[in-house]
Amino acid sequence: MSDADGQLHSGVSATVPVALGDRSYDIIIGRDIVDSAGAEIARRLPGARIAIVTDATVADLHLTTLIDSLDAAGVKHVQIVIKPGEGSKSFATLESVVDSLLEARMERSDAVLAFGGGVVGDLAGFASGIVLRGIHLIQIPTTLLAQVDSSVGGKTGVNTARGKNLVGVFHQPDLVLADAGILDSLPARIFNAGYAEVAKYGLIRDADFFQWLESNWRAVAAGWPEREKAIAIACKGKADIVSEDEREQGRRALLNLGHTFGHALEAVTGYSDRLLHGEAVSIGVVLAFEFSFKLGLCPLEDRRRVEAHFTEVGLPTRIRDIAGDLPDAATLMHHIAHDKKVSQGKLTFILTNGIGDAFIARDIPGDKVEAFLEEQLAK
Ligand SMILES: NC(=O)c1ccc[n+]([C@@H]2O[C@H](COP(=O)([O-])OP(=O)(O)OC[C@H]3O[C@@H](n4cnc5c(N)ncnc54)[C@H](O)[C@@H]3O)[C@@H](O)[C@H]2O)c1
Ligand SMILES: O=C(O)C(=O)C[C@@H](O)[C@H](O)[C@H](O)COP(=O)(O)O
Ligand SMILES: [Zn+2]
Repeated sequence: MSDADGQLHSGVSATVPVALGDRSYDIIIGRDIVDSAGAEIARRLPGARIAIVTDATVADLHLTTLIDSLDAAGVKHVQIVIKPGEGSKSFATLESVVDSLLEARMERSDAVLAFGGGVVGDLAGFASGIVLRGIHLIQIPTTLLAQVDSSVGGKTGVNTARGKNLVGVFHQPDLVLADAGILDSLPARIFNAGYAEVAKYGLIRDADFFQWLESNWRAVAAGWPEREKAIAIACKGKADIVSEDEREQGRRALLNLGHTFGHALEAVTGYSDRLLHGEAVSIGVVLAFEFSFKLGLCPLEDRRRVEAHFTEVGLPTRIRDIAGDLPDAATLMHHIAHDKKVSQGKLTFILTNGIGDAFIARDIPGDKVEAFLEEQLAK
């Protein structure tokens, strides 16, 4: 990171700014970033106490490194450890985290440090946005998904029985530290789930990036320098969109490519290990390409390329890839009707004219979507 002269240490490979006026912040990407996080935090938030929120798996693997770094920099801290998994993105865990923050007597000048995947980031981010009506937030994402997506942009929240992320606040972090090396301890399934969100940026508006991923995904997975490059490109893609449309009044909805179908699939599989968010996105993206193809919008060749790439990487691409029974199309439609992009009762979908050319389609007829889902469920 930076020393007193503002010189970057060798572990940093890229700094991506998120331009949001007085709420602007940096995403610092590199290696061994957790080891020097304490000094960076002390420099940016002098005197702040830190409440680390993490899950039990990340705590076992990496918490000592973070704590050593905070101690070395003289940063005072407490820790709150939650149960791993999507089930923790709940009102019950939120209440317990908020209570722990109050018990620790956190002040407005203090910070929550979300140290984990997207579950920890969304939950701890929400808690930091509502405790004392908002305290500082630092994101140290430890999954690929969290490094390229959930730690950036300020969407926080929890799931409810009625739908995914239906309760939350926009609350931007002060700093994001993405340590590419920490991803080495991820099981392949979880790494891959995050990869779907990486590829999403190429599919939305950067065909060259998708093409680069088709040739370089193995190096990204192996942890070669291509990994930092992919993280930086994805973060830059998200930062640009968030800077333009922080609260999803328009263009930010593009980041929801694959999510309208994906969130419904997560709901009907009970927000569980049966289907990880990134896996739901992978299937949802392929469905969005298929649906766009059927509407005469997207060339067959592009639809095939997307499915072939996700399959090669090891991601599920079809509804039939989900283990166990699924409900009918009408039940999936019921969840789709709760999507946050529904406006005046009309469905909004992110469709595509091809790789790198996604667009927001308003007023998609529900019966067309339901017929499409019936066909997909029958396959
Ligand atoms: N806020 C946003 O903009 C946004 C964007 C995308 C996704 N999300 C949300 O993110 C969540 C999914 O995040 P996720 O895929 O990171 O899941 P996750 O947070 O559940 O992490 C997946 C698993 O990996 C483990 N883990 C984390 N880091 C590890 C490491 N370095 N080594 C070994 N194990 C590690 C965790 O303990 C957990 O069991 C979903 O709830 C999704 O809705 C939010
Ligand atoms: O940051 C965004 O905007 C996104 O849509 C990113 C998505 O990958 C992410 O899953 C997000 O949490 C979905 O948001 P939601 O508003 O559809 O719940
Ligand atoms: Zn997502």
